[in-house]
Amino acid sequence: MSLALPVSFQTRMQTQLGEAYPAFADALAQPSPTSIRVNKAKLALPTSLQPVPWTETGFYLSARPSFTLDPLFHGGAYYVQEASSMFLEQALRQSVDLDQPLAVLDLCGAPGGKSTHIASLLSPESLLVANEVIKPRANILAENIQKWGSGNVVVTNNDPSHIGQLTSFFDVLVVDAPCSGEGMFRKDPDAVNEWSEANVKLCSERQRRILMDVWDALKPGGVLIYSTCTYNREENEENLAWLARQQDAETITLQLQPEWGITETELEGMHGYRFYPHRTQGEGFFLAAVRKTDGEEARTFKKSKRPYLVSASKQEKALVQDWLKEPKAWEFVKHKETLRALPAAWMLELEQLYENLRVVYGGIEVAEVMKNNAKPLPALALSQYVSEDAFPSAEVDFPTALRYLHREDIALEDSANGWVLVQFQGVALGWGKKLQNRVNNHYPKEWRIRMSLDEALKPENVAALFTLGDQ
Ligand SMILES: C[S@@+](CC[C@H](N)C(=O)[O-])C[C@H]1O[C@@H](n2cnc3c(N)ncnc32)[C@H](O)[C@@H]1O
Repeated sequence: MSLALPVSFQTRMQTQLGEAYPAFADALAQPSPTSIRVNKAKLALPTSLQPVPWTETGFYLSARPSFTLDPLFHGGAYYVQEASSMFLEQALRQSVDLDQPLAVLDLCGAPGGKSTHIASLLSPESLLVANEVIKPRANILAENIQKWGSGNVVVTNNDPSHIGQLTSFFDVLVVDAPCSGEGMFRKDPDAVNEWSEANVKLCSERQRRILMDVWDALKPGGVLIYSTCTYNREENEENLAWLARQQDAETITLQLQPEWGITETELEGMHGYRFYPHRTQGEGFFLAAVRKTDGEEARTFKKSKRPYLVSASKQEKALVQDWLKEPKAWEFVKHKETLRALPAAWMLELEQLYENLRVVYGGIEVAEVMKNNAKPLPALALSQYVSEDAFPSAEVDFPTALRYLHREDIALEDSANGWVLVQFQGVALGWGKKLQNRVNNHYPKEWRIRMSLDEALKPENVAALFTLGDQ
């Protein structure tokens, strides 16, 4: 495949790369590598796949399978993510103490690659706010967060300027900024058509605005991780140098292994890390870790006299609290009929978030409660905290798992009547409710597999389908 690259993009890259330009252009004509990141809380790491070297849980696949037809993908056992962007793990590991309870914001979060990665790296005592400004994209982010199953994440749908009003709230800000997408050219040829000099300028200005809007939300001493998937200097080094001229900021130098092939760059004392496809097995990417060296001290939050979050009653709590592992770690709150578990240690901060931001999803949606009757919700089934003692589970085979995810009727012969956790290879997919002669399929309509399964499930085709569990 050869890409028709805009002439002025070629000229820019020739100037930037010099002798290395032909190797770069050749790499763009190669297929994009496929990689995944495993959810260690749900699945053992595969032993037969080539690891992505800068992360513990990333792996390359030799071909791109149909992920839609792998039940483990729907169960949140892994996320399909571009390899270079997993370098975020190094930036976090090397710039903050991940064993401490941290408040982290992922500002440009959808569809959720970095948010799910951050959620896996943080300690369970931490809080992640995964934000996305575009509403339909915020809903996709919320779906991916629910499937990943961490309980300490809140998904919001706000403009960066709203979040900036939470002065000195966060220990870490991740800004994976909207950009001109040069690094995605071979993965997404549409990005080539959208590229122009004018768009590079527009993106750079927007990134500066985003950084300014959200800067106040970072505590002094806190870390901003800034990344883009583009090569030009305007959106990368020049923005960092500009930031350091506006604010008290310095970059953190990250340790690299030479064999990773990552290029360190520097402008006005600010360091950044570049990924080029002719040097690394991944797409174009840029990242820098910036420390805020001064600013307003963090606020302490007081308990509100009229809290926005309403605690569930004792009776309501009693219905569901055994459904979660570590019930004491959670505060149960109720809004309309939905009962959710929020991390108890963060209730004062969560009160602020719910009062001031548009929260799309938070904690674990445990149950719908009506008249002393609790119905478990899909997010509980997919949560890493669902108590295996509270519900019977039924392991289903590959075709049955796909039929369940397609929202077809399935049979669960050996299960007793009542709520059953439907599992594939030990990974929960959702709820079934066993009645005398049938099983009601409670997989959410909006998450179901939409494509027809007829062809895929023909006996001669099924064996060739991919599931990560076999790797
Ligand atoms: C590079 S993508 C984020 C990808 C995501 N971090 C991941 O790893 O899956 C940038 C995101 O920024 C959002 N965005 C667009 N304009 C924005 C703005 N003005 N402020 C904040 N975010 C914006 C886009 O909707 C998009 O979801």
